[in-house]
Amino acid sequence: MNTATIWRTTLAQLDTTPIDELTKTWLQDAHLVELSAETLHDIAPDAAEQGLLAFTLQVPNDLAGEIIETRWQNLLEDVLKDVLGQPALLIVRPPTQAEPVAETMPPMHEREQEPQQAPRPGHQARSPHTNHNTSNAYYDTAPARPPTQSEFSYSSASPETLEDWENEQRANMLAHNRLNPRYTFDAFIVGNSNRLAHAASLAVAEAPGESYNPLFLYGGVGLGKTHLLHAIGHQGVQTGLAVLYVSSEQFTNEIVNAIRYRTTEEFRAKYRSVDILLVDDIQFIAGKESTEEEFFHTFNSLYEMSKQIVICSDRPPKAILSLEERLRSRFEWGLIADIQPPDLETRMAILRVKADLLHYHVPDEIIAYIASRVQTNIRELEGCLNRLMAYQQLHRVELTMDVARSAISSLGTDNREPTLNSRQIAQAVADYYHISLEAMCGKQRDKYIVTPRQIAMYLIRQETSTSLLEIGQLFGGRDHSTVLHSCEKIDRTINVNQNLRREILAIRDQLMRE
Ligand SMILES: Nc1ncnc2c1ncn2[C@@H]1O[C@H](COP(=O)(O)OP(=O)(O)OP(=O)(O)O)[C@@H](O)[C@H]1O
Repeated sequence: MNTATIWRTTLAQLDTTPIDELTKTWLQDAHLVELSAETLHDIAPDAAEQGLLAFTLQVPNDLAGEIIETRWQNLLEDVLKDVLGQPALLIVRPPTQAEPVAETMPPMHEREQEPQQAPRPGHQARSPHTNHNTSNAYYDTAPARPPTQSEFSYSSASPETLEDWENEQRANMLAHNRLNPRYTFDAFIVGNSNRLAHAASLAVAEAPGESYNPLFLYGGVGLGKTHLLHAIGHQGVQTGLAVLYVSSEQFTNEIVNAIRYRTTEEFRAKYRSVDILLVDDIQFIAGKESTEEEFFHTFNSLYEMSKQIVICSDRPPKAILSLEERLRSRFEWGLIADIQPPDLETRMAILRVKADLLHYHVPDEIIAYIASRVQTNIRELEGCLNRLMAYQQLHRVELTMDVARSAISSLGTDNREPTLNSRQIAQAVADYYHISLEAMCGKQRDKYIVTPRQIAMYLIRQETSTSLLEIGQLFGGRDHSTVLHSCEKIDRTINVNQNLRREILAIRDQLMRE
């Protein structure tokens, strides 16, 4: 493998690591250069015995060098080790440091007595395998080379100090908080079934950390828990607070990665710097020891700083079996509010709002008809409306009660046996786009495969109760955040792209006929 391939493979593996986006961009622009055997021997005389491979990583600017060296070097060496199958030593080299000139220098062990230049502030010398202290002094003596074009373009867009970078991380967290723009308080219909949960969420959004902490919301599938969580988040963002929305699956993955790549410091720093932490589906952390442990400490730190924590679950804390007692009792410290299935009136109000948002005129009697057929799950209620719209548009008929009846009865309702499964949907999408199911569920990243794959994920999410994790598994072991991203992307795109909307309607229609 040449160094370009090694680096490309390494970058591909970084997708699942906790490295922040800006650093990833720097790494995309970095170049890996293998160190000559002589140079390596000078730096680490026993390298050959250890089977150590060594590289310099030329990074685009000094701050990138500082951050990558102090925060991510261990992780990069670990990933390189995975890629190469043998231990790797990485020397991070910003533009102000030049190529190693070991051949012209005395061996390291002879130079150890020489006075070394003081390291730059924040430049902690470290080394899992050898003495990096020496390597820094080593480069600092060498002349600087002029920056390349990409370094020039980077320096204007990049933060200049570590503090700038940390502020940027916080700003990034605000910008990429994954809040669904449709899930606001304004779009949430209040009825008897969710009044307490709504009021508590509003109170928390208006005075985070002050009224109910933690706020624990629970209720059945598709009843609006996530919607309320996001609504709190939106309000926090509007007042300039750092909001982090995370599913417990995502939290678990992050902690697993942090342990694996020895980046628990970064993990903690991230979670402890938020003003509002929103955690969805907490029931999934039960029984996962390290995750529970880390969540316990995160919880305590935020709580002590009076930062707001909001947690959702499909059941109350007491019913989450195998949850550690100390967590359960903490979840009960604040307010626990349940959400019940909506009554007929609320279901009708929800349908009316959703139809208006779609600019779809639905007569009241049809709204009442759908609301009476779908009684528990609001996601299903929305699905029914969407499918009715698809049916009507595809058949090009006027929306009458008879049409609604035949559309809904051909779809079935809450009481039916589930007729569609993930595989059927995936197959229908693959057939529609004339690609193979294997390719769509595989690793290929060509656009003609990626878009159908995202559509399939979106439809499975809409039409079945398959979890993000399960959908990810169906599509080649992708993680839940990739699935979520895909669903959100399609959700956004169909609002602006008529063609895509039509294609999805056609696939739905095909599925209904099956
Ligand atoms: N009261 C409501 N008003 C308007 N829309 C609602 C309401 N409750 C739920 N919805 C809508 O129903 C859909 C499902 O809601 P949401 O995803 O919040 O449910 P959930 O309780 O988190 O479900 P799950 O347990 O499956 O994650 C969303 O599109 C949401 O906007």
